[in-house]
Amino acid sequence: MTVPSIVGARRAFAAAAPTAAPATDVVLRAEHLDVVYDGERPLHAVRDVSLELRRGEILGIAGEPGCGKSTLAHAIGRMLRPPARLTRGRVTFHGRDAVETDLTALRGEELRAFRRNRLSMVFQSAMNALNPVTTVGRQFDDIFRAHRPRMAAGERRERARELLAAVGVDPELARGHPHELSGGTRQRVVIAMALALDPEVVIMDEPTSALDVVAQREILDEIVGLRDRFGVSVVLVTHDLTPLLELSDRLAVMYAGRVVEHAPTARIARGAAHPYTRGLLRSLPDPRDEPPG
Ligand SMILES: Nc1ncnc2c1ncn2[C@@H]1O[C@H](COP(=O)(O)OP(=O)(O)OP(=O)(O)O)[C@@H](O)[C@H]1O
Repeated sequence: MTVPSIVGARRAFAAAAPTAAPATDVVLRAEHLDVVYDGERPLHAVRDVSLELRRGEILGIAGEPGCGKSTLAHAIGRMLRPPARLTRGRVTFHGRDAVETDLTALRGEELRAFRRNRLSMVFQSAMNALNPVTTVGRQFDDIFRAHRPRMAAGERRERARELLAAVGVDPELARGHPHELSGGTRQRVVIAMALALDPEVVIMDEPTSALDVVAQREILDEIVGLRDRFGVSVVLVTHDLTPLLELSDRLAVMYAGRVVEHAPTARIARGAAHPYTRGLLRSLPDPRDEPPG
């Protein structure tokens, strides 16, 4: 299978999603989520959050460190681990096949199968997501052998090369081990792996925070292209509002566990409704300013 062209992917996506106009075609809906970290003094990290991710859009989640972005992303992807606990709310997935799934009700193998095939997550540390003792190519091969058992060896190799090329990595690097790659290239490999099984949604939690500023920007720009090519919907969590203002279609701004603003990014950029968002926007450097030094 070849990586579809942007136009091709959009057409395929339009054909595959006949049930609603794109503007209202919600793929993931979170309603009234509450997450508590259990402990001697329980911490209420996410408070009554409702959000929607529309098909083919990039939803940015922004806010200062500790406001609950990561906890929310994990709750949406059903990835919370103790002591974190979803105490209220529901996440519903509306598949391309028009089947609606209540993610909060999935358990065990059903949940694992869902996460393999429909929704994947990318975290900050690429090294944790990669096996250090296995070549990159072998890791792709393992994914396909485990989850696409009908793919022939040649097809698996070709698909891995296509995915690497799609994220801007020289396919020849598939022969190498993760430690031989730069941090930016490793994170690109992780993103390619997250796309390997054609998920409908990818949740990225600070996918570039461990990288230098140039690599961060390059990868964030790449994410827009990937959304277009793969027709995937993306939840992109970052503490840095600047790239989200350019890259995201809609923005959710969090403060102290709550989403205080959730609107199209262009509307927020024109004039935020919430004073906290206005403060965040004012604190951004003005690109017209002279660089320091
Ligand atoms: N394992 C944990 N146990 C207890 N409290 C936690 C745990 N992980 C996070 N928290 C707390 O939950 C709150 C939200 O944290 P979270 O990591 O979701 O915020 P964030 O906005 O993603 O921050 P950052 O940008 O620093 O990653 C914080 O007060 C944090 O201290």
